[in-house]
Amino acid sequence: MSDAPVFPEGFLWGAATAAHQIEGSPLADGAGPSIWTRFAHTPGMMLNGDTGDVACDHYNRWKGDVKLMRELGLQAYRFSVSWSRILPEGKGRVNQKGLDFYSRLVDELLANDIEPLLTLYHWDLPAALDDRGGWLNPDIADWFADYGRVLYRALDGRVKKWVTLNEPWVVTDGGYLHGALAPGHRSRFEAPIASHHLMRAHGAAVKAYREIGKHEIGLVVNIEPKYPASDSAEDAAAVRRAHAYMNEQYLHPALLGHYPPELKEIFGEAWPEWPAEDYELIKQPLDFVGINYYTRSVTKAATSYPLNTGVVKQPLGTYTETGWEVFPQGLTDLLLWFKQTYGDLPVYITENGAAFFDPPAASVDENGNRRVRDPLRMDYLRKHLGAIHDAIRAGVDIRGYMLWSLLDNLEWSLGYSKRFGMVHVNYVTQERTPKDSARWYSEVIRTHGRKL
Ligand SMILES: N#[N+]C[C@@H]1[C@@H](O)[C@H](O)[C@@H](O)[C@@H]2O[C@H]12
Repeated sequence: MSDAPVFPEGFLWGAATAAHQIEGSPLADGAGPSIWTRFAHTPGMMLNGDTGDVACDHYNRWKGDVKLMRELGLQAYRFSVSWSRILPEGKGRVNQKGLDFYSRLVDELLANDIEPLLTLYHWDLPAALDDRGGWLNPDIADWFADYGRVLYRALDGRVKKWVTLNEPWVVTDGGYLHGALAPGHRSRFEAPIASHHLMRAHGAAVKAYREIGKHEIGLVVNIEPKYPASDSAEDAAAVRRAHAYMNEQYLHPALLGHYPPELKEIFGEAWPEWPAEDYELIKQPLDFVGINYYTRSVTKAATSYPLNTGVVKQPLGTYTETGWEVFPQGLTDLLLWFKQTYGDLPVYITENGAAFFDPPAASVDENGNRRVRDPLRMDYLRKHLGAIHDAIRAGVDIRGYMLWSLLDNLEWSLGYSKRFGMVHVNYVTQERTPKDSARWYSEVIRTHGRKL
């Protein structure tokens, strides 16, 4: 019997992107600014002063990009909608041209047998709502649900897999606690409030979907296994704090209806007591959870704000351009933890990938086609698909894999310095060149994972 991996029938092979990272033209056709439009034009916030003003120019090149997805054999495409293209003021008036862009994109995907997975929120909050407090204003749950309703009514049926939020942990840790991401706040009092309001908004959007939609909706989280640096009690406690803060802070309320107790320990006086009805709103039944996996953390007790933990670099480890250790076993461990903790809810790997230095697309192959050799990325992807297969064999209900990312793109405040794409983008000419990893992934899809 072949020992080639066997992925479940119907396992969905795709790739992922996000609006602000690839579209460009942030203010075209009546769109309103987002917090990332503002953040990128605030001096000093973005590496090299990069902005999302052009990005991959996907707003104009979307048809060619769908053609490229078809050529690569993608079965699904996870993308996000820019809230302020749809509602330029964040609420109220609908910008039909913005809605038309996404409607055309969805139709083109379907015409090419590619299933759309739509993320409502991938970090680009309308600036007009930030002016009203943004994720610090409790009213945002209603604003977000109303935004979802506009899209549900316009696209549900053509879109059958919806995601409310992408990585709420990054939104709050980066945007409200440490300030490295938009809107650039640095407050241990704001972070828990933003977190909670994100989850209330998630619950309200799911509830709204159940009134309008007829298909599936879920939540996407970035989670990362924490391993103790030693067998000391201090490191074990540090792991407990880090795990609760990153891995349980959103999944617990969404799936279990309460926060892990460590959060009050971590935030102390800055941790509010929330009313019981909030937890009822947040804990709406989901059809799936999306897990974004990149790396692990070997964790120790340390003096840090606010976790008092530190990450121990592994001397024999392999690291990506973003300084993340390549550790595929962590994905298997994490998926087994998810099943053990939350049960048999279906899971999609909604992001997995790596930034490595890719040589410029200067070389050509024997047929004269431009070629980008990216062996490290291929090795990363192959090993992580193997780790997913191990989890599937151990009984985890994994329904699909969305490679991050389809295209090299704007890596938020790191600008264009990190390339995650399986397709190289020349940001001057906007030429797309499938890397070796894209060619390899096409074969993986064609053989349904048997040829890893
Ligand atoms: N960094 N990094 C790559 C990738 C980022 O580009 C995505 O927007 C996020 O959803 C998630 O953080 C992962």
